[in-house]
Amino acid sequence: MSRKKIIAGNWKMNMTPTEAVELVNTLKPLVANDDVDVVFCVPAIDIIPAMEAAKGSNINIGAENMYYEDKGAYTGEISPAMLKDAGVKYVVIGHSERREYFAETDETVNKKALKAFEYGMTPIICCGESLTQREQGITIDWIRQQIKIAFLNIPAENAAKAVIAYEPIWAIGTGKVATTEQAQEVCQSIRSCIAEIYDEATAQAIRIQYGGSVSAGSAPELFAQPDIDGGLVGGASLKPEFGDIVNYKK
Ligand SMILES: O=C[C@H](O)COP(=O)(O)O
Repeated sequence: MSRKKIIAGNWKMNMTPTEAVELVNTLKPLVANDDVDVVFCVPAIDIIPAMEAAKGSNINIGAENMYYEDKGAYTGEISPAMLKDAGVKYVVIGHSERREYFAETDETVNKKALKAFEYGMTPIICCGESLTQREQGITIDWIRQQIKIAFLNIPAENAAKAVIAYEPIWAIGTGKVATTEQAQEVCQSIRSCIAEIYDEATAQAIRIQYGGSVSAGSAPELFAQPDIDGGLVGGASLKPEFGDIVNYKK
């Protein structure tokens, strides 16, 4: 089955609203490629100006996080309804930085993923092992557990539309990209896990990204792997290099 690639930038805590507009305007012509779904996941305050700046282009503006309740006394949080009303279609859930610095767990990831689907948005569900876990030889077990909990109570028709981002924590922002074999091995095991939870059709439909120091140099080989359907890109998504990553085939 051929799946459309999805290449998403995760801006993290970078870019003021003014800078966001400038960056979207700079990248707009560089990321034009209708063969790929292009998503810029931006800080909440940048969503509306970035959306305006991206009008008429192939860029989808996404969010980096959201809360799992509909509304209420949760000072500082962003609700799914707020994102939906702003026109957001993709939301990153459970990035390792959210897990490390903001106490997110597999359970909150599951709650957020369920909520994203309830509001018609596509979650980009992150998973990944630490260097210690890789050295202990428990990478696949760890990732399978993260996936099984993230997808609890999510029906197959929604799971098929989800995006999973495999991001080894040791490869994030370190310049140490996983080898193509390491990335493919884990992405393949994620697809097998989805097949076990659901069925082969769901496993073949779901899109799995690799993330962790993706660059214009590493993208072509990574994205040519049978179970890697694109990337979640941090640092390089803030630069014109992102255009080369999106156009990795040219
Ligand atoms: O969400 C993106 C990842 O954390 C990867 O970041 P990076 O490309 O800067 O390593």
